[in-house]
Amino acid sequence: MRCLPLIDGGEDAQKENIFMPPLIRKVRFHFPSFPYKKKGGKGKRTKLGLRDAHSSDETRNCFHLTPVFCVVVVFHRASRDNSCEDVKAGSTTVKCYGCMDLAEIRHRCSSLEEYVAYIMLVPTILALATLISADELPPSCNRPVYCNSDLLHYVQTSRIYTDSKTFVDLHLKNDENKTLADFNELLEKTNRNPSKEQIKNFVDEYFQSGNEIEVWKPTDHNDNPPFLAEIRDKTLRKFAQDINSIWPTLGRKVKPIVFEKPDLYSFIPISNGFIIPGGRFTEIYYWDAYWILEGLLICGMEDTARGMIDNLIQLLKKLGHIPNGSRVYYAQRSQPPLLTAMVSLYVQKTKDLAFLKANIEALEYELEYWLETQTITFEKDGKSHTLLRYYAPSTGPRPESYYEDYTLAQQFENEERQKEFYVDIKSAAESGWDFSSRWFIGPNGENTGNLSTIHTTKIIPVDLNSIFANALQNIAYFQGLLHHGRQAAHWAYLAKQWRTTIEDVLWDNEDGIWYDYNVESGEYRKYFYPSNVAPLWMEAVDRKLLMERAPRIISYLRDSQGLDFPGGIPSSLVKSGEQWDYPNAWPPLVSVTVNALRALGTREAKQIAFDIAQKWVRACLKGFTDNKQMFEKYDVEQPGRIGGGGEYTVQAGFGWSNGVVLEMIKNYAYKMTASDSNPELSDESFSEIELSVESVEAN
Ligand SMILES: OC[C@H]1O[C@H](O[C@H]2O[C@H](CO)[C@@H](O)[C@H](O)[C@H]2O)[C@H](O)[C@@H](O)[C@@H]1O
Repeated sequence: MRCLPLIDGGEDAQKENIFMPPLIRKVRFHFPSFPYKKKGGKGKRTKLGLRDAHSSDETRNCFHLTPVFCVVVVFHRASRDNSCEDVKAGSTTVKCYGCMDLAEIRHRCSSLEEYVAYIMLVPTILALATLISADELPPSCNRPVYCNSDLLHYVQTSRIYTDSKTFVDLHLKNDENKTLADFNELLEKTNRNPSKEQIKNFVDEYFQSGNEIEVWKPTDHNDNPPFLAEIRDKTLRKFAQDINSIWPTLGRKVKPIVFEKPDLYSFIPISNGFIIPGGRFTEIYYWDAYWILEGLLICGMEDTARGMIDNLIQLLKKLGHIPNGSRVYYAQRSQPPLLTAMVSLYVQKTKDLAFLKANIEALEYELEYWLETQTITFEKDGKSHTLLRYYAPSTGPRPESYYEDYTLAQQFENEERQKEFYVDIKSAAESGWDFSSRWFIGPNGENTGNLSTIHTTKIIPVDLNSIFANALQNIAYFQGLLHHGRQAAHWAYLAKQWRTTIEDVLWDNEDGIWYDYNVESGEYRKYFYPSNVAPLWMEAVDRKLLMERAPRIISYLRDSQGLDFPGGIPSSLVKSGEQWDYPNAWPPLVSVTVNALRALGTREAKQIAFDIAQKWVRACLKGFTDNKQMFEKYDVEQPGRIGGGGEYTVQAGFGWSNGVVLEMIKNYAYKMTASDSNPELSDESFSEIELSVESVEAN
């Protein structure tokens, strides 16, 4: 359920506004330094140790409102992962209309009686809410077997599986309550000390693997998509064709049994076929979907692309936000909010305005979610600013990496610090960069620590805010396309505000680049990360500024040493052993760098972009030739060598790797080659295309 943000005019205006149709009622966000000091609650100032910053929970406009609204908010938080299912009140089931605010509920209720019946639930909610101590965070999901139980703890710490994700991907053979009760019996019988073998026997008896998804061949897959004909270099044409042929091996569909008995599964059912990343990642992943979608659209798989977006929107409607992936244990965190960017890619390619019209409210809804839950307001240069950060508050270790998080947390002296660590770990997972020195803050602010110094929630990330600025701008544009002038103006205003704040807070005029910002120390994080150029990639910078800044940005990149490696662009220059650090190069980050430079648009920037792209495609081709597989990450030190580090073994497949290679081959179809001495270059039929494209680029 979504709280109603404050509208100018205070509480009375707020009440009147309840009955406005949702498309007319539009959130007008204020970014005040609201002096609300709530005792306890997630993100409270003392807990995070922030001096001048306060979290969106404190600034959240709902707290200006009547207690009823506050209760609604608390209820929303307490059941964030399951708030959209129908609510049972005694013997009556009251329809909950997919995490909506009161205005939307009123709008959808068929009668005033139905609305009143719904609202009558509030006292029950109030009672529930008071039971939830302000200091308590929700569990990772509301399914104890998967997120919060002795069973989970004992199984995961017994290490009966080497990969912690294996257990939480199993499905139950029996009802969850019976499973938990029977496990408690085992605990009692064994004096709470069951042997590894007893635990293994229990899991074998009560759980099963598989049976939730099946291989799905996308109906729009074409072995020979037209774009292949544009590729000048024969080896690259063959490479692109091979990659296109991987899509069907990564296609999956949820089996009907999961829809019938969702309580037995950790998989959250989605109705369309989808492309998985690959390997151990057999779900749909939020940010992976962006680069997968790019690849699908290049291969002409528009129906599959639309199905992927629709699946994400189904998850959004079910949970109130898009989870990290389609598993219950990912429910309390999201990933970089690229949904509107995906819709933009899809609509540009297909001109499918009907799809846009049908989903525009959902897109707005997602942005409101981020605004309501992830903003942080802080002072910089005597001015108050509000931006987004990654923030995934819930209790305990990540269920899919329970052993890893739990073991690390034991080093902390007290429970408070452990709780904080778990939130920072999950917030890093929300960023997609799990894990990286990007989130480490050592005693002197440095990024050279390890996971025990992770403080994700204190860092304002350049990429997140650029993605968000772009999303705001996209929605404004979409609303314009749909002739909703008022909404378009509203989102355009916010977009402008976001871009200005990115300028004020994240642009470092001294170094001529954007940096993440540490809100606690009030300092830039002056380290090389490909995310530093994300404002260019996401077109979150005014064109005029770009031209002015281009030479400095290029100098920064050249001097950074980030461009100096034969196998791609490293995630960082810090060798931390974590997978989003040196020497790993991740396809999405290489794509961000290339597209940032393309957007910068000078001849020099475009040349560097091409060089990086060609180097990358050649590296992936080498890896593919050697291993007959594509991998999630590679090693910058040696082209095509598979990446490593982190907490699980490198995975093959691989959704975004395929998407990024296709994007690059397609963008440079006329001039990229598989090697410097490529005889295919003499292919006469392409000389005309090359000349015309080059002259367009030069201008
Ligand atoms: O199981 C550990 C972590 O695995 C995922 O993260 C990695 O794979 C994802 C899928 O390709 C990708 O989106 C993410 O950027 C990778 O770091 C998962 O997303 C994490 O939440 C999880 O803890």
